[in-house]
Amino acid sequence: MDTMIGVIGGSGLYEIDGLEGADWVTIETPWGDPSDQIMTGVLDGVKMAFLPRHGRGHVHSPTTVPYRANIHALKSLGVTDIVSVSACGSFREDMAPGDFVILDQFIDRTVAREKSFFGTGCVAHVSLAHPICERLAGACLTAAQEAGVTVHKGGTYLCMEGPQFSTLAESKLYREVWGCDVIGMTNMPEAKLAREAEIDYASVAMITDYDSWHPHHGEVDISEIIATLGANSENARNLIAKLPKLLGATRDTCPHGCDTALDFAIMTVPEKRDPDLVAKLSTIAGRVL
Ligand SMILES: CSC[C@H]1O[C@H](OP(=O)(O)O)[C@H](O)[C@@H]1O
Ligand SMILES: Nc1ncnc2[nH]cnc12
Repeated sequence: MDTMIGVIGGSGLYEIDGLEGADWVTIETPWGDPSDQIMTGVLDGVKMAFLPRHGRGHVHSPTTVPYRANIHALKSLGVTDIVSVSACGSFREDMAPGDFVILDQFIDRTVAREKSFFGTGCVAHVSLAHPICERLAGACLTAAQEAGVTVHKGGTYLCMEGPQFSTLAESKLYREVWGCDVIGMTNMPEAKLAREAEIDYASVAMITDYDSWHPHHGEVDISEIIATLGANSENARNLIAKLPKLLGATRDTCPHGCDTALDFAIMTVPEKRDPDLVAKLSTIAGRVL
């Protein structure tokens, strides 16, 4: 099968360069419009798609990012592997602003988002014990090392609803009691939806700040984040440029089952399925419906 790498760019990363035949394409989905047009092209012989999560000009808040439309749009283009890039606060002294963390776990504290393509009339339950594709995360780690970035392997991302930053009590809870490593506002439900869409997903956290817990750094503010975003996004671009050679133009089925997640997931018996929902699901779940 052909590889197609989908990059979802977070705060500070609204476009990438160097794609051959670069073209911004408009995709319509049954879940509404994606955050923006998607840039498609080829890098080192590998098909690529780039979507700015908040839209060019940073239009969508973490709550109003159209997560389902975004994942559907990438799936409809043939994306097999999603690399998410996100600005994050750090809960660890040794994960400093400017460092990257290749995530391996999430805690979802969001409360105001649509989190599934499925629902009444077609119920499905996918496994999410390991939300990150190990193979893809490994490629991101190598790409970051090759790009000369200080990178940490593994980390748990607390996804908060936002848009306000955490209170000091929340920051301490997530760090001291829950043992989280980084905090952001967008990787959930993105990772859940990618799993439902059977797309391998990995996430690169670009540290911008120490949230609010650090006794010597005071509370997080947006000017501190923006000051770090420029250098981070340059490093992210360099990381992305290394990925096609590491992943290759063709791929095998994911050995950990990321791209066969729907094999036994659908619970609703065929005769009870809602035909309208089944039609909406054809791009995401047509393989098993
Ligand atoms: C710019 S600070 C808060 C904002 O940045 C992160 O966005 P993303 O994950 O898309 O890089 C964070 O989640 C918030 O949305
Ligand atoms: N401290 C923080 N909390 C939530 N999202 C963030 N994005 C960047 N820094 C953040």
